[in-house]
Amino acid sequence: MNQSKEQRILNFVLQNAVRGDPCSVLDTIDKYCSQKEWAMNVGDEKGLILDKTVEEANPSVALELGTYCGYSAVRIARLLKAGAYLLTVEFNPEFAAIAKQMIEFAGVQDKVKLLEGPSEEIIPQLKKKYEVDTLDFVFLDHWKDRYTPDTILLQECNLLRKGSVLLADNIIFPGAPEFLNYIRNNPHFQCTNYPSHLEYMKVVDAMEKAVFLG
Ligand SMILES: Nc1ncc2ncn(CCCCCNC(=O)c3cc(-c4ccc(F)cc4)cc(O)c3O)c2n1
Ligand SMILES: [Mg+2]
Repeated sequence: MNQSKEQRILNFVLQNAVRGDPCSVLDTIDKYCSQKEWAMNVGDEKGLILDKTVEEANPSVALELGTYCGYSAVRIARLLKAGAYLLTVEFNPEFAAIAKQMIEFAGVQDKVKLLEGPSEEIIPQLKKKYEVDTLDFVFLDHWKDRYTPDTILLQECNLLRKGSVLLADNIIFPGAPEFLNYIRNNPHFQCTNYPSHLEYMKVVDAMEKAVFLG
C-alpha cells in the first residue's frame, strides 16, 4: 500500500535530520514541506510567533489541540524548562503514530505526553485522569469550529487560571471567524492579533493570542 504524505515527511526526517536535535527536525520538516509536499504544520514563520508566545508564557503545563505530525509539539517542547511538560491531543491514529516517532526522534519525548482522542473527550479528563491542575499555555490548531466550544469547555472544567495564555492558529486561513468573534467580545480575555502567512505559502493568515483574565 503506498505511503501517506505524513509517512513520507517522517521518513525524510529520519533520513535527513539529526537524532536528538529538535531544531534540525523542524528545519527538515520545513524544507520538505516547502520544497516537496505542502503540509499543515504551523511552519517557520508562524512558528516564530509560537516560540515568542511560549517563551513569554514560560509554561509548566502546556496543552496542544491537534498534534498532526508533531511539528509544533517539538517546537513547543524544545522551549520548556526542566520539569515542564506538554500534553498534545490528536484523534487520528495514523497521525498520532507518526507524531510519536517524530517526537522521539527529536529527543523531546520526556517532555511530551501524546493523548489520542477528540479534544471534547480529553479536556474533561485532564484534571482527574491526567492530574492537571490548571493550564499555563494552550495552542489551538485542531478543527477550526472546535476552537470556541473547546475554549468554553476549558473554562467550564476550571482548567484556566488568571494569566493562562491561549494561542490560536489559522485565524484568517482556513479561518476561525466564530472564535474570533467570541474571544474578542469576551471581557474575560485580553486579545492580541499577530498577522502572518499560511505555512509555506504567500497566502495571508494570522494567529490570535488570548490571555485569560480570570
Ligand atoms: N476535536 C478534535 N480533537 C482532536 C483532534 N486532533 C485532530 N483533529 C482534527 C484536526 C484536523 C486538522 C486541523 N487543522 C487544519 O484543518 C488546518 C488546515 C490548514 C489548511 C488546509 C487546506 C488549505 F488549503 C490551507 C490550509 C492549515 C492549517 O494550519 C491547519 O491547522 C482534532 N479535532
Ligand atoms: Mg494550523
